[in-house]
Amino acid sequence: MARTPLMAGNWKMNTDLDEAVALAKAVSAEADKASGVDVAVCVPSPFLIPVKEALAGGKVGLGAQDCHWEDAGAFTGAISTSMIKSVGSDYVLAGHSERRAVFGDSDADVNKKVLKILAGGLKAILCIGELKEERESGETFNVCATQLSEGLAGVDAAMMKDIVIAYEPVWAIGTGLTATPEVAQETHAYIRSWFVENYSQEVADAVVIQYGGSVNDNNVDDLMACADIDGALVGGASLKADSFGRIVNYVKK
Ligand SMILES: O=C[C@H](O)COP(=O)(O)O
Repeated sequence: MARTPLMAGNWKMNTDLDEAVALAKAVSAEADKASGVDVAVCVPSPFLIPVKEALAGGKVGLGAQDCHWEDAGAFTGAISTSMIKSVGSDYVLAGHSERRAVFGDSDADVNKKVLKILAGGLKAILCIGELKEERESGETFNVCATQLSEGLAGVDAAMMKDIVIAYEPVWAIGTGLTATPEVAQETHAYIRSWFVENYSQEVADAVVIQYGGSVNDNNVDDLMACADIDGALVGGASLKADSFGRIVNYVKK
């Protein structure tokens, strides 16, 4: 089944207002040159509205980097899915490894966020991936299976159309240590097989599974040549319009 790849930039806690608007405009221009690929940027919360305005008329989707699972209330610093939706966003990241490691997001927390994102009419990009020591001890598939089963609890097959999976080996994030295409493909194939077992062949064939971890303009073509890699979640290289533009306009092999 043909899946449309998703190239998503995760700007993390970077850019100021002027930089965010300029980068969004540049990404939009790059995306206009691309075909057969979806593009999105997940931006710092204060810049959701100006970036939305900068993207107007183009085809780049807008995403937030996190959300709370409650609608409203005494949760200082948090933002709700209704807020995110109300400013015209399409996506929300859930379970990014930095949220898990720095802010203590558990799989149960991630699951509550995923369910809230879907209930709010948004698409969830569920991030999963193993630590270096977990890979070294042969736990990669088990870690991914646990993060999938717990993160997707209560998500039925019909809801899967609004889920994107981002496989990001934690040891490859921001380190320059990209997984080789072979290593990435092996885990992506495992993840797709997990969906066959736990959902259906139809769901497995349709689900977009991005790779993330030091994706750049030099390695994107080889990664995208892998059968089960359906795009990328890009950190550092998404902050440079020329690099992210090259990623969006990857060369199909
Ligand atoms: O969300 C993006 C990932 O954390 C990858 O970041 P990176 O491309 O800087 O390694």
